[in-house]
Amino acid sequence: MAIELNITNSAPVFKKKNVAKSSSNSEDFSFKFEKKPTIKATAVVRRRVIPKSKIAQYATSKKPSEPVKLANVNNDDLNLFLNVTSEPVPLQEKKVKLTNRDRMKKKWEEKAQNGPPKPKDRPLTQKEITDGIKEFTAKSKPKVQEKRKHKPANLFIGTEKTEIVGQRFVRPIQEKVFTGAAIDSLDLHPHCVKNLSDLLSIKELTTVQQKAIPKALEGHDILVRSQTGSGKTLAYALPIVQKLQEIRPKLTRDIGIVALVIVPTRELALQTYELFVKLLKPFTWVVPGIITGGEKRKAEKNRLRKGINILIGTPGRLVDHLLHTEMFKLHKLQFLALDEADRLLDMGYERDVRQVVEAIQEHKTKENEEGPIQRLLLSATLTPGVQRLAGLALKDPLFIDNSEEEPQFGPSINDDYDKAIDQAMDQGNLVIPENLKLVYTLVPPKLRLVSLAGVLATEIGKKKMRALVFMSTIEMVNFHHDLMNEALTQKILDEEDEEEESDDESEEPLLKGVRFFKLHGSMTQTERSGVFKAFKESKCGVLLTTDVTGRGIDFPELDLVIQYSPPQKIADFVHRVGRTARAGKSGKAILFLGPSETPFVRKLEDKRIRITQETMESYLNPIKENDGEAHTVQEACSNLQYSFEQLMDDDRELMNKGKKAYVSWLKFYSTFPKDLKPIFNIKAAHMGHYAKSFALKDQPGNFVAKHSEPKALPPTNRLTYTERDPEKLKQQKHEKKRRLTTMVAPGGSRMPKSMSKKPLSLTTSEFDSGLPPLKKKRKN
Ligand SMILES: Nc1ncnc2c1ncn2[C@@H]1O[C@H](COP(=O)(O)OP(=O)(O)OP(=O)(O)O)[C@@H](O)[C@H]1O
Repeated sequence: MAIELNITNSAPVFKKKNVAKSSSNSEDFSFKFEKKPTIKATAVVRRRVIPKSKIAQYATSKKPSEPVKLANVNNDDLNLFLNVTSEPVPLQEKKVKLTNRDRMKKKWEEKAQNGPPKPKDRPLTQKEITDGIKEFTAKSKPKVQEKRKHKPANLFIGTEKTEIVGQRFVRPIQEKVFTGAAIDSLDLHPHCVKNLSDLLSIKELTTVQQKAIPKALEGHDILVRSQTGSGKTLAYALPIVQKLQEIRPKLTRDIGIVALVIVPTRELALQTYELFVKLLKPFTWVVPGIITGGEKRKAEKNRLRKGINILIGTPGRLVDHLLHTEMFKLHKLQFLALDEADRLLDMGYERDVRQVVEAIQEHKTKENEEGPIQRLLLSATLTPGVQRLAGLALKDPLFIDNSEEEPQFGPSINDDYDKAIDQAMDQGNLVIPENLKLVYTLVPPKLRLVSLAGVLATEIGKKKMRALVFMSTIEMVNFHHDLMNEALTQKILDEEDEEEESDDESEEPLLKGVRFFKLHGSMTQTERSGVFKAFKESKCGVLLTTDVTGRGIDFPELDLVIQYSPPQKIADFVHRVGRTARAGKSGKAILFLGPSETPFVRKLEDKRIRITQETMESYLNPIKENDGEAHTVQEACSNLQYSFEQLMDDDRELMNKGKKAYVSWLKFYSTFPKDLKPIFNIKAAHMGHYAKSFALKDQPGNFVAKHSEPKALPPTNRLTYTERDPEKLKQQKHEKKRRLTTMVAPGGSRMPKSMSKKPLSLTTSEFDSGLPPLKKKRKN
């Protein structure tokens, strides 16, 4: 924030000796004017507007001739006052003698400029203060047009023309969400049925629940594949709850863990834990618990010591406790559920899951526990990895596929497991919910940023709804969050401001009333949980996020998903769009593609995903409507782009964030897997045009090297490539080293080095165990 005080007919004389420091965060200083000055204040507000209370405090200057005293001013505000644009008058100028004629002339000039002189020696009236504040506040929110120093260049010059691509005939794979069967048609405890109805308003079974729950209650191991939002969580949680509450004598805490649920992310773990808490309401003697990292090891140990019967956790932290927590025993385990199985693999957890599975058997053998373990594995997409994981974790499983492709596949629930899996894999079952409208829009790189603003304004600006925007890197999320918050929304500084409605239409921000949130793996667990909750509760919000929320997360009533960065795998596309249109509800998902990336649409169609085109132009109208001066949409978009760039010019921090985001995007864009590389081809991308989409005017060559530190890591096919901040990397390296020295192979020997190496595509900072590294033991 800076305020420029333009003093036109007088100049301040600073009294240096009066400048005194009163305390560390408040300073007093004084200056006086030779005569009554005319001060024009222009505020350039970046981070916040000065609270009105503070302005009122400044405005209590009594007499123009008296030194203006600024008490209790913090450093920011002091800087602001020192930003006086006029030069102090050299002291000797004071001695220049004025003739009477000069004096008279000056007096008349002053009178003409300032109107009749105000009576001397009187404090400002309340009205004068209020008027002053009004004028000051109005100037502190300059209109975009006022800020423009010259006419912005036409953003559309040099952009490729977007074409209408046309659509291929696609017959999507269908999956019915609901069957019409009532919950009480299952063999569940009546309290459980009532609880589902009372707490979750669930009365009817989804198809996957109807197929899977009876088989799970019979005790089978099952592999379930069913579309996003079809209720897979209850498909494994209900049988577990039902069976555990049946145990007699009743379960107690000291029995320890009888059911273990492994999920890939902390958010999903928390969501699953909350569901179990609700399901166990009538069965209070069964205790659920969660360990996910992001919390101190000691607190988790204490919880484990107290006793947990159903434990939900992320693999990294589970393995950590397996290795270092004595009371983490799995010999009483009866159920093992692996949710979002393919994501577990994507994130490099195969080795961790394998370790847990092997440890269960070891613990049982050691304690002479014979009881069987029932394993349940669930995923919305079936990949070779899932098949591998199923082979590792399941015994004689049933494959439950929810699609309606039975004539080609054989029965959905089958005994000929391998054949059915192979068929399903050949078909590449990627199912999109029936009520989900999929669209893509072709946007030239230069226009990406304004188009994102346009899409948000079109889709949620006027309605009250919530949207999720997927970006490829943490840096992109951070930058866009700050930029959009600053440029497109109403800055809410204090409660008064929130209540006050601007009477000047042209000052309305493009996304008035919309709140921006961000969520990624470099945020602390407390921040993540806070944002997660606040976004879920918000009425009109946009959550900018990485793939950390791409799978399993259930945002109730989410209306829109925008993929601003393309997914690096088609399965990820399916999971991302599946955050909306859940449990039979409707939703929309928009994919941003560059004109040269159009072949990706064909890739989706090859997988029987039907997606239609919407032109970029159809999203840009609100930008023109919001711009009081532009005559055309192109002009309005150019103005908006210009205002983004101005904001960057005025705010160095934001500029740096933009450059970092651009560099992170470069890394992401150069790491697409082989099959998609020809489509998302870094060599064909126009670097300068992409830089524009980060509101950068500079040539990328001028800043890429500087912002590429630390040195880029070797390319991987991971989705969240730059989710590696140097600090966390260091910690991970440390952690890995420690693990390797403590890891012991089943036979008792040290694990061979080659075995303990993780593939490059694995382990990202946001998905680690979250634990601080163990302290090294001192050598004696
Ligand atoms: N029988 C039901 N009736 C109504 N709503 C249900 C039913 N079962 C589950 N739901 C709701 O549907 C939503 C999605 O459920 P869930 O998260 O289990 O889906 P999922 O299949 O695991 O999705 P994903 O693959 O994305 O993880 C949740 O809000 C859940 O409460």
